[in-house]
Amino acid sequence: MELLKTFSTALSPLGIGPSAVQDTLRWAVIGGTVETARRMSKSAWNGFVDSFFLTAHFSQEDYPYDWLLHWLSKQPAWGQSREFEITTRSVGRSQITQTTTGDVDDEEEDDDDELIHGRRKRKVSFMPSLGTTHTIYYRGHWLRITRTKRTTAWGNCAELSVSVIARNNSILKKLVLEAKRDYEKDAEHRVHIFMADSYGSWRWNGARQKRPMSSIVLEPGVKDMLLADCRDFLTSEDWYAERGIPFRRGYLLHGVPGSGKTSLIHSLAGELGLDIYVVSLSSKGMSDNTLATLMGQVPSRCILLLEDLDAAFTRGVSRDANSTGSPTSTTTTSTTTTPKPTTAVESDGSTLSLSGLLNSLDGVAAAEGRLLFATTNHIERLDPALSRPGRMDVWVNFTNASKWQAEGIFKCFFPSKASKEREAAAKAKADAEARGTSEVGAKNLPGSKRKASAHAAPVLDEEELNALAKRFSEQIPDDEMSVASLQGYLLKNKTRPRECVDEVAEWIIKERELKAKLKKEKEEKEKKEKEEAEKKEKEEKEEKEKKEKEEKEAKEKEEKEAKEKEEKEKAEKKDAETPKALPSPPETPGTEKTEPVAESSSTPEPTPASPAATDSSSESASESDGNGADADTESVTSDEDIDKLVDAATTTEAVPKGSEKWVNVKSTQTTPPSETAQDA
Ligand SMILES: Nc1ncnc2c1ncn2[C@@H]1O[C@H](COP(=O)(O)OP(=O)(O)OP(=O)(O)O)[C@@H](O)[C@H]1O
Repeated sequence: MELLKTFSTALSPLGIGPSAVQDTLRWAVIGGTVETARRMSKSAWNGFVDSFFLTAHFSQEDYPYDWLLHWLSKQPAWGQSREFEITTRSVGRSQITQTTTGDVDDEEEDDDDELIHGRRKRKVSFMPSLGTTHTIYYRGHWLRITRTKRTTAWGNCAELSVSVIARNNSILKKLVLEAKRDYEKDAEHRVHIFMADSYGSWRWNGARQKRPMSSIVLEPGVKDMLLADCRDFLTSEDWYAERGIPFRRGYLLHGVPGSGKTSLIHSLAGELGLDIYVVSLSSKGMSDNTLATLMGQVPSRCILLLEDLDAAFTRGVSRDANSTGSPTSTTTTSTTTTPKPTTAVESDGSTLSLSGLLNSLDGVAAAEGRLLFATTNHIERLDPALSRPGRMDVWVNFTNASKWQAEGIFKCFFPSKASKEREAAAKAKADAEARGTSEVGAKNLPGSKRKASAHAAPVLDEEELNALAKRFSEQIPDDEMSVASLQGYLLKNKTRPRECVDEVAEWIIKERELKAKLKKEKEEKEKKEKEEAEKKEKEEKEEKEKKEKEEKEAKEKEEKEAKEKEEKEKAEKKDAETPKALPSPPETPGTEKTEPVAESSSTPEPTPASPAATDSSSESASESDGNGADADTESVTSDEDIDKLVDAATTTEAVPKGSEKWVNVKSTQTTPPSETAQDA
């Protein structure tokens, strides 16, 4: 109280009375108490939740998240959220999940397929906000569901957490299973595609509408053979196990571009209800290690697709450089190409090698039960080890369109009255099935909201369609146009079936001209590139030769200098070691041979100073010679030289006048100074 009084007195000059201060303090105390109570109750609640609730987390990166979100989208409580975000990205992994509390344009549902300025109208939806918690009653339990977001290395990742008060987790298991069943029922019309990334993970790449097998036009029997083979394989696990054969099957689809290889695989996946896992071997960062990791993660029942198999090995990786890998037969099963014994290219695992690929495909870690499909436009570039039976059991050759295929693709494009009726019956059936499921689920079923085709193609009767298709195919040359190019032409004329047939001959001429032009341009480009490459190569060669020549010259010069230096040193050394001698004079023809000094009485006797004189003469001789090497090899031939040498030899001891120069020289040469001294 005393303190309060003092405080009030201190504030009174500011016009603040004691009662105001008391009020303020009272409110501060009340506020603090309330906040403390709030915090305590919150932590108590969290403690209670932690100890009594079971909580399951579902990450956006994995399937169960989609299942649950799909299930939630059908729960009325989820739709009654009072805090939501408006999004156009409400479509889930399968593109069927409407993770919404409702669609903004529900009332305008009929306009869904309308295009505005060529773009499809975007669907706007409500979705419960992040961080909000919803309570949903499910099978006698209250579920608390919260949507959150967390940041990962790949970016933001949404998460769902479901908490429930229960003794064990069976209620959560039931929930997940129900959500899965529900989801798969609605997703059965789609094929999921997963792409390999360079980090060794599979990334979901979208879900495509199933493509009916009837839309793929291949020579009779090919589709049926493939479908039957795949079905047979998928049901023969025990048969393979009994015989100890790895439960794997490979299909090699090879042939010209645009002939339906990829389309057929997608169609088969839809028909068999399998997902597709695609690996692009030529992609950047693909290595033995990455591939091995990827193969270890492939689920047991799926289609593993290696696209453009040859492209991976244009980088020069091959077990056998001479291999052609040419098939012995086409459009056949179980070919008998035998691989040559080859040596695997060693790899440190940081690049992709053929042996690495082979190990990944049928090594220990490789998945069982998968259907391996590989496509290539250049079968001749494949190594036989890659395409041998056991790895590629079934080979199918795809060619350019035959007349039969042209007729088939024409019929696929233009509807007849009968096919329209069949379509309507199928639609009615799908709608009836959809009504059998929950109301909300029916809305999400593919096809249930589909409208009649917007383009106004005339409906032909069966007879006319057949006649047009026949006329069309007769004008198509066999094995010249790809099916993809025929499809392109038909697409351009999708509302004009009759005109399309009338104009096809003209189109073929144009196509041929275009092809010829492209071919010419390609050839010219290749020629130019070749010339440039040759020129560059020549320049590089010249440059290299020049460099080599310069290096050689420099080396020779160096060697010569070194040799000269060595010889000089040698000569100097020799001069220093050997007793100095003067070269003997040349014997001039007609000149009388001079007698040795020792035998001549007129020659003065050598004095004790002779050694000095000899030394001196040696020095002089060396000096006069210029260099040691020359001194060793050259002989003194002229009188002048001899004079010089004699002068040098007798610097201190004068040669008596009148005596022969030769005498002195001879005496120095023949009689060593020591001997001369002894004699003396
Ligand atoms: N036999 C076919 N039947 C039906 N459509 C086909 C056929 N061949 C090609 N098409 C059509 O042509 C397009 C290209 O086909 P696809 O991609 O399957 O060919 P591809 O052989 O895999 O070509 P690439 O070797 O270049 O990958 C697709 O839109 C497909 O609908």
